[in-house]
Amino acid sequence: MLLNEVLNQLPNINKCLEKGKILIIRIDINSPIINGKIIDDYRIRAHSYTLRLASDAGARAVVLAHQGRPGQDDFTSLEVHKPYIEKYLERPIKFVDDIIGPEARRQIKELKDGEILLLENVRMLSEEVIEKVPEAQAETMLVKKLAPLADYYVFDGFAVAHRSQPSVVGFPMVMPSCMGPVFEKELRALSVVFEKRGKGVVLLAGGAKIPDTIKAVEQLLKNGFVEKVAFGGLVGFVFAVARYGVLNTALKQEVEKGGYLPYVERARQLLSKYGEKIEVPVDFAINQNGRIDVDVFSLAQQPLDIGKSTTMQYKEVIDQAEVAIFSGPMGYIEDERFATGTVELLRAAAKKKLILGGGHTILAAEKAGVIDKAFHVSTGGRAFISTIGGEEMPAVKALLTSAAKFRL
Ligand SMILES: Nc1ncnc2c1ncn2[C@@H]1O[C@H](COP(=O)(O)OP(=O)(O)O)[C@@H](O)[C@H]1O
Ligand SMILES: O=C(OP(=O)(O)O)[C@H](O)COP(=O)(O)O
Repeated sequence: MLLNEVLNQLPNINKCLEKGKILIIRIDINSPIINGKIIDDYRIRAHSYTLRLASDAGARAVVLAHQGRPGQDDFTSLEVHKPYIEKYLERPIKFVDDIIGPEARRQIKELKDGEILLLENVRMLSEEVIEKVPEAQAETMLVKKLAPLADYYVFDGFAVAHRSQPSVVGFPMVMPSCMGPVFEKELRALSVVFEKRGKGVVLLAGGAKIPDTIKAVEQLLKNGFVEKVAFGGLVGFVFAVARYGVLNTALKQEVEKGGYLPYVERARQLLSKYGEKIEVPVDFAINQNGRIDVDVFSLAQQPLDIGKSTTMQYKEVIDQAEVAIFSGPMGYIEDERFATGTVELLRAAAKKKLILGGGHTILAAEKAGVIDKAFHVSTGGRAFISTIGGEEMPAVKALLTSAAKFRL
């Protein structure tokens, strides 16, 4: 279904904003975190607007969100996010270190009009990270315990719309649901990109989420929605191994370390099918008492950025384009020395119609000073490129089912 049609069929937040009603609002405030500290709060700022709408209408908001993935360094409590939300809302909110237990449920029942209750990181529930069809997610403890306490479900977490997880697709099956303003704005921006049908569109694909990125790129190339893809970041390692063979042990080790060797074969297939449309790094930067650049065949340690020659090559690709989509940084942007490739390419892309998305990509764009020059800053990274690629988002599908079932 076309995005415009989707937008026409889904109720927007105004249908759910009623004084005294309890709303479960799923947002995505997953943010770059170092040593427990949030280093970019763009997503929190964006979703604070949604929470303000609910609070101003006198609704009682129960907020569901995640941070990181279990086992990763940035998997933290959402207590860290609370002061940021309060800063943007200019009012206090409540936080409970519980999700579905008696304390969380007691606090939900005691909410007063206009109050906002942030629940603990929903991925602390093991069932949340298992993807299943919406009907199965409606049977999870999360949905069974919380849905009976609320009147409406609001889905606003565009960045997590590509996950068929309980907090995303479970609630719409059992209660009237609507889309939040961040999600709606993203869908509107996506329909503009769709109109280009790939003409003059290049994608700069980096970052650490290899499976999601490869899956999205497969779709984008298959459906002709991009003319070129230039790879960097960890996904760039996979494509470099695929293009140049496995002679280079440092690169192969990096890919192996993350368990991504099976993706080398998928990268090879893409290269053999769409070789002329795919750009792969020819050099990388490493840390040897500072940044030095080495060509791909001389690499003997972990690469931390794309090298200067690659950056030049990718700039030429951007120069030929009309629209540049940036998803995932080219290197280890948390260290200034290795943010160069990403920053330079973002600046080149900002001369075009730049669309960027993803928590770390937004952070890099802020470093590069191009946030205000972008045509669209998406709160979502892979969710954005997957949708452009033509994939139907599980969140969209679940909301459509809900709209047909509950007719708000
Ligand atoms: N060459 C590299 N070495 C180490 N880390 C890298 C490299 N390239 C990218 N990264 C890391 O990838 C992470 C961002 O990836 P990802 O979460 O996919 O991006 P986004 O949040 O923009 O979607 C950052 O922490 C960044 O440091
Ligand atoms: O940051 C996110 O996605 P992104 O890195 O593609 O922008 C979302 O919060 C989804 O997180 P996930 O990829 O751990 O499911």
